[in-house]
Amino acid sequence: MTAPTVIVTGGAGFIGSHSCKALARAGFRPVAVDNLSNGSADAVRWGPLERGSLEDAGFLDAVFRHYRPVGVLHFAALIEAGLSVTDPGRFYRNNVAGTLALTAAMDRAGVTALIFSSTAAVYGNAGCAPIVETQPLVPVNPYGRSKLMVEEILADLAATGGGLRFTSLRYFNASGADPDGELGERHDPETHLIPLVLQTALGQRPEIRVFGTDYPTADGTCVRDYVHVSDLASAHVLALRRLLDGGGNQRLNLGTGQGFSVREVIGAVERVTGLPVRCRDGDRRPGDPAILIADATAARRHLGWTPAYPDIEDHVRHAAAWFGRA
Ligand SMILES: NC(=O)c1ccc[n+]([C@@H]2O[C@H](COP(=O)([O-])OP(=O)(O)OC[C@H]3O[C@@H](n4cnc5c(N)ncnc54)[C@H](O)[C@@H]3O)[C@@H](O)[C@H]2O)c1
Ligand SMILES: O=c1ccn([C@@H]2O[C@H](COP(=O)(O)OP(=O)(O)O[C@H]3O[C@H](CO)[C@H](O)[C@H](O)[C@H]3O)[C@@H](O)[C@H]2O)c(=O)[nH]1
Repeated sequence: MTAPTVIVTGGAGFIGSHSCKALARAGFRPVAVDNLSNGSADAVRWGPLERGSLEDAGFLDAVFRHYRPVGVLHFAALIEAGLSVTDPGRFYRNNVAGTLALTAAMDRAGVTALIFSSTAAVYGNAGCAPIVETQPLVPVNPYGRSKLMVEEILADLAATGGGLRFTSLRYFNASGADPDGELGERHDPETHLIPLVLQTALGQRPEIRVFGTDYPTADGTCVRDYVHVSDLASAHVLALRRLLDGGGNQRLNLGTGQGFSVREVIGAVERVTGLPVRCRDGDRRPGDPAILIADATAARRHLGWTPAYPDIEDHVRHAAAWFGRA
């Protein structure tokens, strides 16, 4: 029997490439659809790469016609919150209009199962922790709003009864790297904390700036819930299987339920690498909530998902192995 094909938009990116590996291991054939605006062709190793943009309807139709997928994992998006403030039009075109083009192509091809990459950014400055899915959705930048808009659009499309079924997975802070060392994080420019701290420890950057030391947290720095990229990938396989088995529409948090401050992350990097990290205390970064920690009880219950790598030192170890070699 041939493996069922799954379209993975953004399959050349960080989380998408890890998810292609997880899909292949689970018996699916992943087809990465990526315009390589922020991805790497050599991260696509578990199936073909179809290079093109979501906005290109002819391209998408040809891909769906050729591969006849059973479902779609939709990672492709612009992801830098800061850039979304200075160029919101580009974010809405890419993330919202791009998704509408994708769902239209799915509709034309008769493909109904969609797993969407949402984010904790849909909660904005959440007043409490841990965050449950029913918390108010008040994103504070165009990036978060673009993701919330897509969540609402998917719910509206599904409500027509036209066939679309979706799971929106709200990831907290994706981190780590493939434990086998085959894949890792390669954003350019890199804005995420763990890779920046590691690159500092490894002498690839002069210092790490701590964005704010006066937050209402134990050590004054922001607290985040770091979820391992391979755990995100396995959640996607579980969510896809659930939809293919006839499961209903859902919006689920993905996080470990544990929070680590910026200083704790720096400490973990120093412990794991045995190298000192040069830090400089700086001002708050606009739009950063003090604390974001997930309540992922619903993902546990509905998907049977349990993070295999809850320990932040594993995230750092896997990412360090990747950056030591990348
Ligand atoms: N990294 C995180 O911490 C995090 C947290 C929450 C949510 N997310 C979401 O997860 C998804 C994946 O994030 P990532 O960190 O892997 O990002 P990434 O930039 O590594 O991957 C995104 C991929 O999508 C591609 N892409 C972008 N726009 C496209 C388009 N219009 N057509 C075709 N390809 C396009 C890029 O080339 C890139 O390879 C994104 O939707 C992001 O918003 C990420
Ligand atoms: O050089 C740096 C970089 C980051 N930070 C701090 O480290 C924490 C984590 O920052 P990241 O940039 O790594 O991640 P964010 O929490 O800003 O955002 C990530 O998680 C969000 C959801 O929680 C969104 O999905 C977003 O796309 C994704 O990048 C923040 O408090 C930030 O202020 C620093 O102190 N110095």
